[in-house]
Amino acid sequence: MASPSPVSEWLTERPYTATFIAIAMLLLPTISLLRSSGDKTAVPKLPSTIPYVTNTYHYMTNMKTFYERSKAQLRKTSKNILAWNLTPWMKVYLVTSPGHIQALFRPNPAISSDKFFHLIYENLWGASLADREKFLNDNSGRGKVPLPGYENVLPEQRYFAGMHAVFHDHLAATAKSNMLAAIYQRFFAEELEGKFPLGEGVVEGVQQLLNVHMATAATATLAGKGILARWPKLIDWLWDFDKVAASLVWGLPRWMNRSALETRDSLRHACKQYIEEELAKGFDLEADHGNWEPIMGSTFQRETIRWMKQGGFSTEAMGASTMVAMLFGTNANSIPVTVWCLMEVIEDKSLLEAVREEVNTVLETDPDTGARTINMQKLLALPLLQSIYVECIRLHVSMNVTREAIAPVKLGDFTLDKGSLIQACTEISHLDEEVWGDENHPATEFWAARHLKYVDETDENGNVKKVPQFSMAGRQNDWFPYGGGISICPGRHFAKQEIMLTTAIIVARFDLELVGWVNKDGTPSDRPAQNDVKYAGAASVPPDREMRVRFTRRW
Ligand code: HEM
Repeated sequence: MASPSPVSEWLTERPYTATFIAIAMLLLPTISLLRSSGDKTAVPKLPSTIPYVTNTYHYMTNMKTFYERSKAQLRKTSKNILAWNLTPWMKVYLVTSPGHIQALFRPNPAISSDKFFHLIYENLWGASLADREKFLNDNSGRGKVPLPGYENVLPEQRYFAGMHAVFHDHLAATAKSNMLAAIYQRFFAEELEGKFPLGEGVVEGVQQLLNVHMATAATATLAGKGILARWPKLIDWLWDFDKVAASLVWGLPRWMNRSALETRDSLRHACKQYIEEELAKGFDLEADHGNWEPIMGSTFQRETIRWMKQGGFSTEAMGASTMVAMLFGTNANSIPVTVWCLMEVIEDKSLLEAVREEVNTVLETDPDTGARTINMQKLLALPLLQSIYVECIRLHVSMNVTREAIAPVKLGDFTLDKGSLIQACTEISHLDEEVWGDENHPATEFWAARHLKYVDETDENGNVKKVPQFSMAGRQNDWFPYGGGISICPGRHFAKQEIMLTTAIIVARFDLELVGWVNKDGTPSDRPAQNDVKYAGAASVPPDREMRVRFTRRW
């Protein structure tokens, strides 16, 4: 999920509200003093010029500044933890060391990921109260065995566990993810063949290309081709939603965020209408449709909808929470990372050649048709491409993985208050110089070989040579772009396959010539792309510049 924040523009246009906020700013220090006098926590605090205002304002409008200030305070206190208040009633702990972060992901009845789900389900996906109540009333956890104290909850009312089982069995499971990747490979090839005539150079932006064609192939893979035919502008609507999504997370009232909510609601309406129409036409969710069919797409989508129908959810929830969440979750996260992988590879000619050489070793030709495809299992084991994938995710996923302390939580020397939020922030851990830095390659820099080590290999003639091996030894716990524990992203395997496949297919099938960098309005840029800071904290961060490339399809 990703989007720029509209709050500062919004305040300038609304002088009365701005005045109200100014008065609140004057009053809140007094409340703060009253509250802090009773606060015995030893956790260092993130200072706030205006208590309860400055940090919240930065968090909601300028996450980059919030991170910079947090990093400076973490360095000063050397405690790997900070406390601050999102509202006078809501404390947030920001935790950094691998020990703290892994403790968040271990099973612990005092820690829950439900609150963040409720927040997103209501505000981002716009689910109705009747649909939300099913989850709100279920505190029995996502595991097969209910959490202590909830052993008597009826199996059909264990909504979190039911959802988790569908996600696990039909998306996260290796066989299902491999199947999705194979379908995606076919559809993405169709997209490229439709767009690029063989042997003819076509100049196109990398981001533009993937935003249209990777999104179309991934959407068709997961949700079927029917919805793309029914709503030919669906992909544009998804990207419109991407621009406003982060401003929706905290649930500002409609009068404060009208146009963002309208953008969300049109997308929800389109998905809901499609599902209603297809069910009314008689689509049988109980029938065996195989791994993929055009109307409802993958077993992942069909089984999720079937589970919701059995559980009494509305068709709006099926459209809103299943299709929108799934299509947005996959496209808005996997595509920006793939764009970065391609930009890095295309910009460096020797890297491009090295990746092409590597990818050529995993191409397979069908003896009957002559069609060339990529062997997925071999592709996933390529050391250089894996290193590039990890490096692009490390640098371009910016996400606060969030948990709630439903009882006091012991974390190292600290006890975190019941009712607080606990966040692990990728942008702090993934850029830690002590973990990722190299004397010639600081952690902030893209370095394709950062996750390679060279080992001796003896060939059949007994000659020993150094070969690269992918390695994250000692660093796995500092890399958590997909979250962790039982609510870890179930789409992580498919995301990795999509990202590596797309990069590999373009490198293998095209001659790629960098034409130049341009601004969003198409004018020449005097520098290459950087992270678009407006998307900091919103998961995958797209580049703020476009790379124009001459693509010449070779096969
Ligand atoms: C680079 C790509 C992606 C990134 C960085 C990403 C990241 C995340 C993160 C951080 C979470 C929360 C995990 C937690 O709380 O511990 C999450 C949840 C989720 N993701 Fe992803 N994701 C990606 C791709 C995908 C794809 C491709 C899909 C589906 C096809 C997907 C589906 C989901 C779902 C359904 C959840 C909610 C799981 C639950 O609540 O149990 N994600 N993702």
